[in-house]
Amino acid sequence: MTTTLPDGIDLAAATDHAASLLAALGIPCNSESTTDTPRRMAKALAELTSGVHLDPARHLKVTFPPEDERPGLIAAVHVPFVALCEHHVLPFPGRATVAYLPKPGARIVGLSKLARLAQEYAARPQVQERLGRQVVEALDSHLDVQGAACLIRSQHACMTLRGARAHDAAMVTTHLTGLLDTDVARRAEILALMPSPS
Ligand SMILES: Nc1nc2c(ncn2[C@@H]2O[C@H](COP(=O)(O)OP(=O)(O)OP(=O)(O)O)[C@@H](O)[C@H]2O)c(=O)[nH]1
Ligand SMILES: [Zn+2]
Repeated sequence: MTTTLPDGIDLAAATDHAASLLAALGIPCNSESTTDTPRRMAKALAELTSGVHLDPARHLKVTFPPEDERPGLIAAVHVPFVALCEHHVLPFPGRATVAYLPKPGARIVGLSKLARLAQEYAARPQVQERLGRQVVEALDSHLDVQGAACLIRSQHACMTLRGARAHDAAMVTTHLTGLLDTDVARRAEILALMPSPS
């Protein structure tokens, strides 16, 4: 399957560097099935970091009038994402809850945009804390909200598959703003939506 890579990516140079990295690690790439491995590796990394070249908040530009004057909490729960840990360049796949509480009468966005927002911020070299913060900052600054939230549960390969080898350990982070942070009932409502272990 062909993948369109963003402008500004030099796949040929990335392929050469991937070949050098594998060679320096003593990993041969001279069999029929591995000769193309450096190019595949470069392409896969480019795909997993494609969000570097995008502005995820653009997904919040198309808005609709609400059905109800006070729609209450709107949330996309269990949104799957894959990010690359910026320390080790290893994946941390996970699930996110992306939510906002519109002001009365405020315009809202399509549900899929909440998923796209999180997935595109994830498609960068990341740390989980920054990912959650970027999502809530985008919601806060582009929508008319009383509060925003991003709850993330993720398993970091750098901690589960190597290093500490804490196999089933997960990282859980919460980013809450406005009433979702300060109002006791709203806070309980949103925290109940933390993604559960898959
Ligand atoms: N807070 C936070 N830490 C992360 C995240 N991703 C990776 N890390 C941690 O970043 C740290 C990097 O620490 P270093 O000591 O430089 O790396 P290291 O020698 O490979 O450490 P070990 O993983 O303990 O073997 C590790 O503790 C990782 O678990 C993240 O999203 N958030
Ligand atoms: Zn890491």
